[in-house]
Amino acid sequence: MLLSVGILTVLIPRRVGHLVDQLVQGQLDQSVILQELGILLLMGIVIYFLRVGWRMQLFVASYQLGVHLRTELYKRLCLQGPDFFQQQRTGDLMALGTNDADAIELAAGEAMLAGFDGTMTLLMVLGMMLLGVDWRLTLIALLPFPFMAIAFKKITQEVHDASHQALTCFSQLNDQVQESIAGVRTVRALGLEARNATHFAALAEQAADASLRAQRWEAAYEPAVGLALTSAGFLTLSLGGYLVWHAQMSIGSLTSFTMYLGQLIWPMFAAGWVLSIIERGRAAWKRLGPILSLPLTIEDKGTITAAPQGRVEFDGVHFAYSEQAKAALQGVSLSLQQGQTVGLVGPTGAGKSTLIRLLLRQYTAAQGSIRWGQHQLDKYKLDNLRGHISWVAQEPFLFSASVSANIALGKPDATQADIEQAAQLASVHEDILRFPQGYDTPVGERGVTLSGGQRQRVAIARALLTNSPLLLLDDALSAVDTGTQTSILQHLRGARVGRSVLIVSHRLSAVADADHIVVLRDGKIIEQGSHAELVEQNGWYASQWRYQQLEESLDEL
Ligand SMILES: Nc1ncnc2c1ncn2[C@@H]1O[C@H](COP(=O)(O)OP(=O)(O)OP(=O)(O)O)[C@@H](O)[C@H]1O
Repeated sequence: MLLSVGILTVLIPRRVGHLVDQLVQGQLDQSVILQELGILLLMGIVIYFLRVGWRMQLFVASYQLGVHLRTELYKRLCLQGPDFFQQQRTGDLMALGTNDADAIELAAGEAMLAGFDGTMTLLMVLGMMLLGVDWRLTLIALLPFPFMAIAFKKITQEVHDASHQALTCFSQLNDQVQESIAGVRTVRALGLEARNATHFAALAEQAADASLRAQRWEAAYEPAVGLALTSAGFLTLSLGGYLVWHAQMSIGSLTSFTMYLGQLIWPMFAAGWVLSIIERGRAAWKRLGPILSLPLTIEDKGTITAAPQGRVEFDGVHFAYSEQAKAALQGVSLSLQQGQTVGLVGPTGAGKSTLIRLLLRQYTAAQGSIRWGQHQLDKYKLDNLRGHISWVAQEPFLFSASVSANIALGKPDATQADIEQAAQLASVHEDILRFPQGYDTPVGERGVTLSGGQRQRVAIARALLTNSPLLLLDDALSAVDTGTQTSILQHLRGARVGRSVLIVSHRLSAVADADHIVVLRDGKIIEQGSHAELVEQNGWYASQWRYQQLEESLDEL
């Protein structure tokens, strides 16, 4: 289609030139003129339809590219581990999927379209001018264009830099909005609205300045093209007039030539526009490309798809979050027999959550091994491993859906009876029945309409519903009162058939009934044994136990 458009476009001036020459020589009668005009009109109509058809094809492809890029980015983000998200900002990642992907899509659609069209027209028109009309006139007419090319080079570089800056500023703006909205309660509580608004205004100003700078440079394309074309027109008419005057060229040829020069207007203007869109696209790709090719923080090289079962064993595990950071775990060895409940306690920052993160393979231990049954953790396929662990985080995340949907997240085919049974085990059933729409009540974004304790219990119900062989509770009962905690733990004991449970808790009463208790401090195990043994040892556990018992009895007064 592109080729046909190009050929038809350059044929028109040539036909018109012949027509003019025959007219000047008085060789045409009215019927031939009408026939020629009909042919020209037909050529124009064919060009129109070919252009439309070609546009449609290219736009479909560019939209497909946009979908592909967004999907790839989304998939990549889903596979990356916490390390990745610690280094990236949410607003920035969101901007990549919206603004940057749009810029690339535009470069692949509009810019490709106009770029191919313009280049093809330019080459064909130049070929016709050189070979079909007059090479001397062509060379003279082309004299201003090298200057235009030099101007284009400078403008293009500036547009690229300004576009990159504009995209980065937009990302920062996005990030500020995202963070302010997520933390709106804190912002309000601390009376930071005015300060945040000023900061936002400054960022918005910066983004506008960068966009404006890109626009200003883009605007410079037009005068450069205009100047080159006007100069070319002046040179053509001067030399062409001279040649016609000296009978070295026909009026028809000069007419064709000036029509060809007119046909250069579109490719020249398109060049400026295309270059600016391509530079925006390139700047966006420079930001998005590296994120798509960044290696996954956790490689999924495991092949075992059979359900993991048996004892979970940590052996001499060392781990630090970074080379500079102090080790969060130092030579930790512990084992969790199948069906056993192990309590993990210790002061804040001792490494309890880190141990759970290693078990979930969010991070990999630097030294030592972690096995589940016969195999090291990394031998299991990642989704198989995680699919067999139920984890309730310190701060559970609820999605903006109904209570039912949140509980059934890990088991979408669960029946209402299953959901309610899990909610009863998590001691949240009664609370849910009091909600305006019961189990169908929407919980709001991140579960904002629920209390901290209700959120935790919904998350526990979600974990219990999947019936995984390993349950990890990472301080998951911290926001419920001691009475509710006791009843949840009792339900857990009743419902536990062959399921291993690891309970991390600051409240020692949550682990007092565990089969084994491990005390971590500064990444090392300092005490372990049953509750009675630890109380007997009179170490950290015993003193904490006495302190918490005293606190509870004071609370009851
Ligand atoms: N993502 C992280 N990046 C860097 N350091 C971290 C990260 N998460 C935790 N740490 C550090 O690792 C150490 C152990 O943290 P961890 O969260 O495992 O402690 P914890 O025993 O679970 O504490 P808490 O009882 O307060 O939840 C701490 O010194 C903490 O500052």
